[in-house]
Amino acid sequence: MTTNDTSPAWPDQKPTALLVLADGTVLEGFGLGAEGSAVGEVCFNTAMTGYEEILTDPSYAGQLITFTFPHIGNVGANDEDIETVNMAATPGARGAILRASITEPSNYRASRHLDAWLAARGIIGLSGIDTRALTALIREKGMPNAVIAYNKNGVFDIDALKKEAAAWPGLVGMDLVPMVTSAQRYDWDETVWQWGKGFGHQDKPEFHVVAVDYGIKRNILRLLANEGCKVTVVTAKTSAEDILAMKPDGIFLSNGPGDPAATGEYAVPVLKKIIDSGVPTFGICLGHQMLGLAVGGKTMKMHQGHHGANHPVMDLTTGKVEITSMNHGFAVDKTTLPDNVEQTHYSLFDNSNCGIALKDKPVFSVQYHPEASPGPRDSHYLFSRFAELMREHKRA
Ligand SMILES: NC(=O)CC[C@H](N)C(=O)O
Repeated sequence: MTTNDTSPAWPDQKPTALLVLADGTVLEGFGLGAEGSAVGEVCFNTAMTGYEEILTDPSYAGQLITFTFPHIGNVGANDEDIETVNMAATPGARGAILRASITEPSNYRASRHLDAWLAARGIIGLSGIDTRALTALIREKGMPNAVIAYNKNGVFDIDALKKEAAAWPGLVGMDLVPMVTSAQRYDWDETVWQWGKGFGHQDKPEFHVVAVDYGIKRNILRLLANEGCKVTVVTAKTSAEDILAMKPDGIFLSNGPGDPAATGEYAVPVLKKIIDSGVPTFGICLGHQMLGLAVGGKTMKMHQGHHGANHPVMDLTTGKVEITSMNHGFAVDKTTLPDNVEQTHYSLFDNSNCGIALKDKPVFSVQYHPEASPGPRDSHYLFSRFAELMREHKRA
């Protein structure tokens, strides 16, 4: 295998890694990163940049990511683009499935080869896969459960791997938030990265926001800090009473992994009280889905999900289209939303729900990732909308 090889496994090269699908299909390639095996749901991500942010987004816990962009790893990895806050927890994705093997990193910010970076984070990589065929399969049949396995000597018990893939129960009904939420409360004041300056700090906060951590990303916290927030991040199972006792100007509900309906079992009763309190509240992705459940709506599993950085969304409040970053395999079923909730955003790819707002409370949420990281910045305005709601609420 040469470093710029873009072909799937050659017949004369022994595969050192496998992807074994629950239906028994075995895809062979070359191992990268950590040796071992991991089980999860295979999804495809179409973003052309930002593999490090994608791989460290805690919302991907329980998933193996196929990158449709063929050259992953070319710009190496660094310590600044990690999105996971809780480093002690199992990081986001469990596996990375690539077309080409990784070239030597070529970027001034690179501090590590992606191969070594994956190994250090315990993520199993597999290159040499026909990712177009795998993506076509996902589009046709939906996201399969699978085991990714890497052994330097190419020794595998394929029957055992097939059994493990088939036995994994899948993401439906799975609450993965306890795996990724922070172990304790902490404060955040770091602002976004700027060219030549790095990260900054919010020294004169206008608002105090309590963020419920279901698997939060760093760039969400940074954008909140940029809007004038001092953020207190609390663990996923914090009670409404404890949150409201902090007298926050606003409450933020984060993204996160797994099935919203499963997490909703403990989150929904908390969110109902938060909604009733009248404190301005903003939710992203899993936070959006749980808000949907808390107002009486339902969530459903999607066929292939939305994972990428080019998803067009209509903002019905302005009539503008924004290009968004997305990562979700579940969605709020808009037909189940009650009359006091309006749909504010929808996907121009498949009309699925992408945003809601309560008509009688300062509460809103979006299904996509306005913080990007990676992706376009079209949706940063939502953080300003949240700040404006808090400003109005404070004035009143
Ligand atoms: N990014 C997220 O918060 C993902 C939410 C949820 N786990 C889903 O897959 O739909």
